[in-house]
Amino acid sequence: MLELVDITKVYRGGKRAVDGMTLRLNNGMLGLLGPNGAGKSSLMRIASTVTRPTSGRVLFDGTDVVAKPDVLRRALGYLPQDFGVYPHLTSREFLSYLAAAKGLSTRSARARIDDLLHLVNLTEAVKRPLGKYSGGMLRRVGIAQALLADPQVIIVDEPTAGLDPEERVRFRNLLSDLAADRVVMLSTHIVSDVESVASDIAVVAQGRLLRRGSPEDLLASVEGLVWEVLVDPADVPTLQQRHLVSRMVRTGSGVRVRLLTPVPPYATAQRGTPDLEDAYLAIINQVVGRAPEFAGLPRPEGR
Ligand SMILES: Nc1ncnc2c1ncn2[C@@H]1O[C@H](COP(=O)(O)OP(=O)(O)OP(=O)(O)O)[C@@H](O)[C@H]1O
Repeated sequence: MLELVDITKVYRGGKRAVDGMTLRLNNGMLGLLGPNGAGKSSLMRIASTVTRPTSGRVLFDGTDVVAKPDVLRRALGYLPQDFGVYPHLTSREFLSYLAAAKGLSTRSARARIDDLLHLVNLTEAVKRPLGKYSGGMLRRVGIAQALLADPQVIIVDEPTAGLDPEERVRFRNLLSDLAADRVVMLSTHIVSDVESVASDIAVVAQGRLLRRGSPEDLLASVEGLVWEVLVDPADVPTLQQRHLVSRMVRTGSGVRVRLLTPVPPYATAQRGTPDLEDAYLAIINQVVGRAPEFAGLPRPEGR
């Protein structure tokens, strides 16, 4: 089990990127969902022992890995957001180099690299230098390197950035398979990245954990709050000022606006069926209250 206990990270200059977050992870996938600047990368760097927290504890199977990072590093596959490669190496050369750095024997590394290149669908591109790979292909190399040592804990930071929709789906399915018997932590600001694969979602904003639960739990939190109204385009700015607008579609007869509000603004408003995007927006904008376990924490600024 990986435990992040009351983690705070204050950078030099005073930026409080993570503010007292506690997350306990067992096998399965946790989707860490939050807007840019929420502190996801900071938390993942701390969970990966790349950065030390200002305060708080990181425990892996009970061992304090801030004090003894190697205990986790041996079991960890980490894909950072800003993963870099050597452009002149081929994917096989690059992975061989990383395998050697991780202390894998040449023979076992060779077989493992072949399997991984197949798994991430790069077998046909192995002879090309990485400098000629697309963004999506490089992301897949990043995944392969994270899996080199058959890790028990996989931490991937915004892994679908730069992937096309088909690659996104393939990648989500791959992580979902891996999560069957491993701890997988995936960060993203894209709801659909976690919607279909994470049974456990932590919504974070401004360094704080706002809510954690299954997709069903998050959906239940906005039950009764989603309304749709058809309005004149001229009324849209007022609606946006008064309510949280989840989305808008221009139609021939006006603008269909989806709102997150306890009280519908017009008698003609119709109830909408909540989706996870609604729940996410309502939670980060605090239209819905925090779950009881998070009550008492200060509200994010701005609303
Ligand atoms: N090394 C650093 N020094 C100072 N401030 C930092 C540093 N790294 C991150 N920050 C700041 O901490 C806050 C949280 O950043 P972080 O990258 O952890 O968030 P994030 O949720 O991963 O967002 P993004 O997806 O944009 O990376 C931001 O305001 C960011 O500018």
